[in-house]
Amino acid sequence: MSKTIIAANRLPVKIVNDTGEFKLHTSEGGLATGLGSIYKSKDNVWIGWPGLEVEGEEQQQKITEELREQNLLPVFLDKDEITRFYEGFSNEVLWPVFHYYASTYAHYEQQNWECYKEVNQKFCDQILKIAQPGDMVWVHDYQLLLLPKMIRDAQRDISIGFFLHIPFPSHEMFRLIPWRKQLLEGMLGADLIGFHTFDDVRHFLSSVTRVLALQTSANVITNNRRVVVAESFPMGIDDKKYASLATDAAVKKEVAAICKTFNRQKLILSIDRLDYSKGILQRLRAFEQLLISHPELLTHITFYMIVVPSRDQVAQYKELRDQIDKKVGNINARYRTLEWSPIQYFYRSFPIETLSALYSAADVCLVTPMRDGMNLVSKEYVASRVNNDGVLILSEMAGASKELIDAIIVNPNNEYEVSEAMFVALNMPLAEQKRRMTLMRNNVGKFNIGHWVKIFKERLDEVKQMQRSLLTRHVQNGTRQSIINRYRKTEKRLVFLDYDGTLVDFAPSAEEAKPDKDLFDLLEALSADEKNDVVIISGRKHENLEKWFGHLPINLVAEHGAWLKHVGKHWHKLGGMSSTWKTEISPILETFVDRTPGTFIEEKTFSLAWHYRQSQSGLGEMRANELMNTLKYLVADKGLQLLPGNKVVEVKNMEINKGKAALTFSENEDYDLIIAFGDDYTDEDIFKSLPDNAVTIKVGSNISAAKFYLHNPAEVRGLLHSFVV
Ligand SMILES: O=P(O)(O)OC[C@H]1O[C@H](O[C@H]2O[C@H](CO)[C@@H](O)[C@H](O)[C@H]2O)[C@H](O)[C@@H](O)[C@@H]1O
Ligand SMILES: O=c1ccn([C@@H]2O[C@H](COP(=O)(O)OP(=O)(O)O)[C@@H](O)[C@H]2O)c(=O)[nH]1
Ligand SMILES: [Mg+2]
Repeated sequence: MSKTIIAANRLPVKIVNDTGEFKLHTSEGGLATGLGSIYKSKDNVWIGWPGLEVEGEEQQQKITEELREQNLLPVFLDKDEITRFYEGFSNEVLWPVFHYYASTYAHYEQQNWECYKEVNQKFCDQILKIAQPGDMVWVHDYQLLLLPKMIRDAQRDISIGFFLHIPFPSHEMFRLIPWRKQLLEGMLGADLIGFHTFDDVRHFLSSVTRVLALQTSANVITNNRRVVVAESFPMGIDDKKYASLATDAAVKKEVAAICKTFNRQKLILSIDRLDYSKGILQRLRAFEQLLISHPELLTHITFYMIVVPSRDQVAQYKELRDQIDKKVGNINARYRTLEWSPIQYFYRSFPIETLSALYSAADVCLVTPMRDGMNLVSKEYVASRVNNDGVLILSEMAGASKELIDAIIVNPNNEYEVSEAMFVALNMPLAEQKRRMTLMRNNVGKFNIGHWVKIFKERLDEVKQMQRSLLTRHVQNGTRQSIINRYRKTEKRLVFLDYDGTLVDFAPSAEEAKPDKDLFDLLEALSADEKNDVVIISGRKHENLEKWFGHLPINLVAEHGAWLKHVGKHWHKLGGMSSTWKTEISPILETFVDRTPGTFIEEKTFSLAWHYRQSQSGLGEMRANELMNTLKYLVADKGLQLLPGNKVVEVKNMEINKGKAALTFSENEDYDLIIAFGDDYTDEDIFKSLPDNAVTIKVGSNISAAKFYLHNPAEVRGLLHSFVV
């Protein structure tokens, strides 16, 4: 029976030291609720730090036993680990860099990095004690970025999912970290890597291609021959819990008390952990601006601000707390009256019932982080508004702003804009409030925490299936031997060989990717066997193929089928092809060359190819898409087609493709074995044109119509060599 292991820095319970005695408190956190249905059932386990230092083996043993009953397994951290792993590296490198505060708050210390590795290893050791083949491990968040690879290296058949709860920054930020490579490699140990937003996915993919120079195709990364998928899964909340709390009798009583205290004043609410990423000071300034711009609001509104203590051992957090205290004091001192204070400020946490009462009582919820992975408070406010009224002001830097598009979206750096948003919110007509809130409630209801867990797990299963199918289709051991046996038993064979990416690796320029002695020997041996008809079928120019292979008894197909040369005969080109269109298409391609350094046009008899292998990473792909969009309609009118290849976009006549060319060989004779190798999009036409019993082999890991896979040209040559020994 397979099980699920959840690994997160913290356990879903808090241990508190009650004058020497340790007590367990259940956590109300969103993650704990969402994953509750998983870790509490069967043999499943949640592994994490219990949240405080527990000294002495006896005491640790006692706590471990108590936690075991709740399917929890603790990883104990000592003082030094708390300082270096948790505070020093997680919260003084990863947190600031990932929230775009690298230059202000990041401290890169080698010793802290060493400790980060050690603690990730500690988590790994605990997991390996209990993980069995077939199990799933779901790793959470930035404290455990190295863990997926550590588990992977143990080489057990385990599905590994990873989810990052904070933003993934732009490559320009991420690359500042001295240990950036190891961090990415750590994450890539997972099979599925989840983020809150599509922007996070984009940033991650861009770091993967730039820092590690790995190949990606859309959101699929090929890492050490294993495919890894990166995708966005916006995390939701337990919306029903907040809706039902809002109608709970005790909560309603609290709401009534709050309303009575504040009389007929309008209430603006904000709730955050103490953190510089939350924009608390900027928000206070925006609130002050509101009082300056709209003095008529004095005594008619209250800003109810809850700040929950957090990371108070980290110096920057202590400093921030002092600054907030001071700013609140200043504003209150300046504007208060005998009966009224503009800000009610609380530096502590509250039970969920009180939070719910505040969500219900607040006319406006003000969520203005400078950066936030998601921000659950905004969703909790929406879920609590069972009457569909109330206004949410939401920072565009919060992940939630990608979903809650009917909030008043603000740039938190623009304090004037935020203050005006408050004014608009306080005066918003009820009908408009309801229109917006209904739409947001639909979203929060559909994409709730249960949905999040479900789709992440489903997607991880799909990725595993995809990997298995690639693995079982990879030509090795049994498959390899049966292909070789079939080859040996057959008398009349047709062998199609694509050239670039199949027989030779890609090189910066077409001239450099030339055949070597090993390849010539191989082709000579293959074509010397009279049972074989060998065809090199390429997108290259015929002059090029002639120069390299003209002397061999091999059939040659150039320009994807526009030119053919049968053994012992001359080259001939397909009839009825026009190339007059080139005069119109060429200037368009030229503009792309002018705008994109490192790109060039290759002219062939019946086609034009725009190459971008040597352009800046990412820019070439972007321009290629742009080029295809530009030419889309034009080529259709002219009977042309667009062929996206490996770092190349080619424009050619519609009638030409490698599949048609392949048919002219395969149809003519009665072959008892047809075998074809190809790596590119253009080779798919060959695979599709061949009869069912043909052996078709794709080089690489992209989706293909071929039956089998090989990783690279070296493996292709290896198989061909074993045919001719
Ligand atoms: O059909 P193929 O034999 O695979 O040829 C496809 C194209 O190959 C050449 O371009 C590619 O290989 C170059 C050398 O490694 C590389 O620099 C370029 O980026 C690749 O796209 C050739 O220049 C094209 O004409 C062929 O269509
Ligand atoms: O006194 C409090 C105030 C807030 N919260 C919860 O803390 C979470 C904060 O999550 P969010 O995503 O908004 O910010 P984060 O702290 O994860 O950066 C929310 O679920 C709040 O309900 C809490 O448990 N007690
Ligand atoms: Mg190729």
